[in-house]
Order: sequence, then C-alpha cells, then structure tokens
Amino acid sequence: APCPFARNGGEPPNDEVHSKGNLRGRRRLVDLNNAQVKTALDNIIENRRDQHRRLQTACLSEDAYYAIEEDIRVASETLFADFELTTEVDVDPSRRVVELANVTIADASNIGKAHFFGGIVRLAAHDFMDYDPNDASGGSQMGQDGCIDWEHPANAGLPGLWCDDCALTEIYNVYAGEPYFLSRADFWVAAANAVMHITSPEGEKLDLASTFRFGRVDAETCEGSALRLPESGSCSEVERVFPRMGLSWTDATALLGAHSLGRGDAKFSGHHGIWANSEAESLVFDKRYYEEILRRAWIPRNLDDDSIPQDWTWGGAGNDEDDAIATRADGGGDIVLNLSPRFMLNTDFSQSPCQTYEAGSERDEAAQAVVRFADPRSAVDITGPFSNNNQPFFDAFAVAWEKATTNGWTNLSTLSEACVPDASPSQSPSANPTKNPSAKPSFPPTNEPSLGPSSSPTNHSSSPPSAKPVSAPPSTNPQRTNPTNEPTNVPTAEPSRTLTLAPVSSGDCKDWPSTFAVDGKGDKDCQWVGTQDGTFVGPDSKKCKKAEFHQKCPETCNMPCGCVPKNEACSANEDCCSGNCRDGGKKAGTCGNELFG
Ligand code: HEM
Repeated sequence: APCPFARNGGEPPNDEVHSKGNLRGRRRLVDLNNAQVKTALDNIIENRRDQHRRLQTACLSEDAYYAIEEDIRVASETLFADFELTTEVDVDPSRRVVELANVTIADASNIGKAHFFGGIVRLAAHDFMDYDPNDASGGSQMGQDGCIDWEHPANAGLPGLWCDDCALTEIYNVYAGEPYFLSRADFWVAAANAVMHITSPEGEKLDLASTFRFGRVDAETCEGSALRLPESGSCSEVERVFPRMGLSWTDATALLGAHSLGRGDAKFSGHHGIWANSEAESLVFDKRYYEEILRRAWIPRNLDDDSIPQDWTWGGAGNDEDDAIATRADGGGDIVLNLSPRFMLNTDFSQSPCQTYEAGSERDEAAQAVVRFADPRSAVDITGPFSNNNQPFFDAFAVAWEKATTNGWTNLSTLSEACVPDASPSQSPSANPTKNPSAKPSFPPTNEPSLGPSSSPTNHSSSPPSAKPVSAPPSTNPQRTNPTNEPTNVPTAEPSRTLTLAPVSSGDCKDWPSTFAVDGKGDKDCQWVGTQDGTFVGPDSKKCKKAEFHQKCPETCNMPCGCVPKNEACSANEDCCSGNCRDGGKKAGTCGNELFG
C-alpha cells in the first residue's frame, strides 16, 4: 500500500535519510492535515486498542462478581464493628441530649455503616447521572464512565469514599489488575449492586447479577460532569436530568428509592439527616422511602436560613433537635448519640402525590409510582398501613438501574458462570495496575463509629486517589452509541388511584389538598377545615377546635392544616398522620401547634 507519509507517488520514504535528520517526525507534522495520514494514525491507535483488548480478560465470572460483594461486606463489618461501651459517657452539656435512652451504640455504628453503603450507591449514581446523548462537549456523552468531578461541591463527601487509602479503592485495586482488568466504571456498578444485595431484606434480596454488564472504558477527564447532575432544589431538576437519560418518571421515582439507604450530611450537601425512620432502617435498601413520603405530615425546614438548603422534615422526636455528643470517659473519642433528623429533598417530593400537578400531567406518573412502590394495604387510605412487599419497587428499580448504568454503551458483556483460562498472551499492558489479585485488602478493626464518607481527613484522604488505576479496554469492544433523540418520558401502565386529585396552586408549590374525615359529615377538604377566609391556621381554625377530624393525608406546601383526631390524646411524640401527635412537653391535644406553630 502507498505510504501515507511519502510525498512522491506514495513511495515508501528513504528511512535512512529520514531518520538522520529526524525528517520522519517533521514530515508527519507537516502532513497532519492530510486525510490519508489521519486515517493511518487512527489505524495505529485502533491497533493499539485492539492489542489492549486482547490482553483484557474476556470473561468476568460470577465468582469474581460475588467476591467483590464479599469484600465490601467484610470491609463494612470490620470498619463499623459494633463496639462495647464499657465505661460511662459524659454528655457534652452544651449540646442537647435527645432521647438518650433510645439510642444504642449500634445506632452510632450504623450511622457510619449506612453512610459507607449509601456512599457507594451514590458514587455510581453520580457517575451515571451526567449522561447526555446529545452533548459531547465534555469529551463524551459521559454516563457510567468511571469519571466524576471530585472537586465540585455536588460530589462533596465522595472523595472520602474513593481515595488512595480508602477501603473501597483498596478493594478496587484487587480487581483493576490481572486477571480482571475491571474498569472503575464497571467496579462502581458492581460495588453498588453488592451494597443493594447486602442491605436488602432477607428473603427478598435484590440480586442484580443477571442484569450486570461489564466492559465500560473509563474516562480520565469529564469536564462539566458535575454541572449535569441534578440539584436538590426543585422538581424541575428531576425533569432536567432523568428524561435526558431516556428514563421515565417511573424510572426516576424508582431510582430515588435508593435514598432509603444512607444519609445526608450537613458537611457535604447541607441536607442533614436520613430519609428512613431510624439509623437501623437507613441501613436497609427497601421501599420505606416511599412509605415515609406518604405517611408523614411533611413540613418545610430551613426556610429562614439562607446558609442551609431548604428541605422537609416532620414532627417526629429528634427531628428538630441538635446532635447530642457523648464523650467516652475512657478517652475513646466522641460518639454522636442523637437519632438523625428525618428529611426529604424537594426533588424527593416531586415523586409524591402531595405535589401532584395538573391531572394527567407527566408528574402524575411519578405520584402513582410512589403509591405503587409503597404498596399501601388500602387503596383508599394510601398513607398506610403498608404491605411488606418490596417487589413492585425492586422490579422497577432493576429496570431503571440497568438503563441508567448502561446508557451510551453497546456490546457490554454479561457475567459468565466460570472463566476458562485464556490462551492469549498474558502480559498486561503497561498502563494496567499490576497489583496481585490474590492479595485481599485488610481493614483494621476500629472502635470509631464515624469512619466512611463522613470521616475526617485524618482517617481518609480528602482527595481522590492520586494515581487511579487505569483499566484496559474490554475484549468485547464496547462502543458509545451515537447521540440519539430518545423519547423523553416513556408512558407506563399505572393502576388508577382512588382518590380524586384537585391540585391547588401556590407559587412553585402545588399541593394535593388533604381530605379530612369529619365525623358524620363525610370527607371535607383542607379549605373547609381552615378558617372561613381560607387562611390555614391549623388548630386555631374554628372548625379544628371541635377536634373531630381524622387527617387522611399530609399537607406539605404552605397549608399547615393538621387537626387532632377526635378524643385522641397527644401522648406519643409522633406526627399527626400516624394518628398520634407530638406532645413535646406541652398540653396534650395541641398537635397543630406543635407541628406547625
Ligand atoms: C434528583 C436526583 C437526586 C438528588 C437531588 C440527590 C441528592 C442527594 C443529596 C443532597 C444527598 C446527601 C449527600 C450528602 O450530604 O452526603 C444524597 C445522598 C444519597 N443519594 Fe441522592 N440524589 C439524587 C439521586 C440519586 C440517585 C438516582 C441515587 C441512586 C440510585 C441516589 C443515591 C443516594 C444515596 C444512596 C445517598 C446516601 C449517601 C450517603 O449515605 O453517603 N441519589 N442524594
């Protein structure tokens, strides 16, 4: 074939002459605009890639996949082992002590463990939520490519999970080299799958092995990635990001159920607390997130403080308290003793019936999915009680997760039952890590409950790994799909809800008005329960004073209409929607005052 570097008729250049004066180099530079030359260079690069692919393991076995899970389980148990509290604790008098009697040491340990598990799932999600098939301005369409912007505040907390001496990174180093050559992107998905398998309820384990795919190639840069991630401020962020990823409202709603796991941290996002109802529950991947959305009388939090992002909480005990810090008398360090406040983000609420928009709007699909995933036992009272069946949620999650984690890739490979040793050359490419795969990482036991993503920089480096292992491209030659104009919201068949929606609009907040069962008078809406002029003042309402209402569903926007059920004494520190109401030391029966006053 004619030599692309030759000027005269494609004759091969005289190597001796060229090499002496370094003419070959210069000639190449001169000819870079030549299409023929470009093609030749592309071929050379492509050949190099092929070479790498041949060196890559063509196979990832189920054993290896589950070995990752086992490593993560062992790491979590070692890092966050429950510890015995053998000595007295001195509670810091400057901090309020909350429900001290209810807090166990296991809770303190669970905080760290849930954050470790939650952080792993969040890491995978932050990698895939930057996918945009129509925008390759950052170098690619992004998506699950092992690349996130570590410096950006949107990813705050994650560098404490993925750093040179972080447990998760150490586990990865085992699988980054021979014979696995797993990319970071593949590993983050496998690790998140492992977490969901470990933390889902016994007897209902969510095993995503059958939909797991490997072969993604890592990107080393992804400029602008963090700007593509959703912010927590409003429902429209869900609309900005998820349809772009080819996901439906049902998919988005299912993915957000991952918030049943882990926590928000004032240090990182500014949103502090857990979505679940207890530290122990925040360690479980299940449908509680949807139950919580439906069953609580959510009220806005941090409206008056610009330095803290606004979100939602409810009137449960500990939800508005400071942390209580106990110092171990034996010098073992501080222990956070409070139950974390329960919270929801504005974006979480976009999935809730409480913010259903116009009847027939796309968002209604999300509202209905929330009800379906929560699986209330009664079709009329969707605020509970709920079944123990996680299947509707898990089924939808598996579909959405597969789409989200494979977006933009084709020809990814599935796990094999077993891998046959490959006869192909075994020498690994120089770019690949060479760590001995049989050397399992070890995690020193610790008594501190605060390790993990929330730990201080003294325990974990605050920056991502300086020399991130780079994987060879996979043998299956996966490719990025071409930009497509995928349909934005895929309609899904939904069961119909029995309650009638009559949205009330109030600025950005559109509420689904509560209905109240009024003894002997049928259902009444919040407007009726409020004062005559429509100002909603809860217990000050003339009608509320009769205290003969049963609240059917929570108000979330700006209509704090929560009445005390007839003859119900406020004995428990619970919210109105659970049938009881907060006491908080005040007179029984002042639920509305306590919640909304
Ligand atoms: C609208 C989209 C989303 C928003 C606005 C959002 C926002 C947040 C925020 C503010 C936090 C707290 C972070 C911190 O302070 O440490 C968080 C944590 C978390 N997110 Fe999301 N998220 C979204 C989607 C997702 C998705 C799709 C997943 C997974 C499928 C996910 C999984 C998690 C998990 C597991 C945590 C707990 C992390 C931990 O315990 O460290 N999120 N998210």
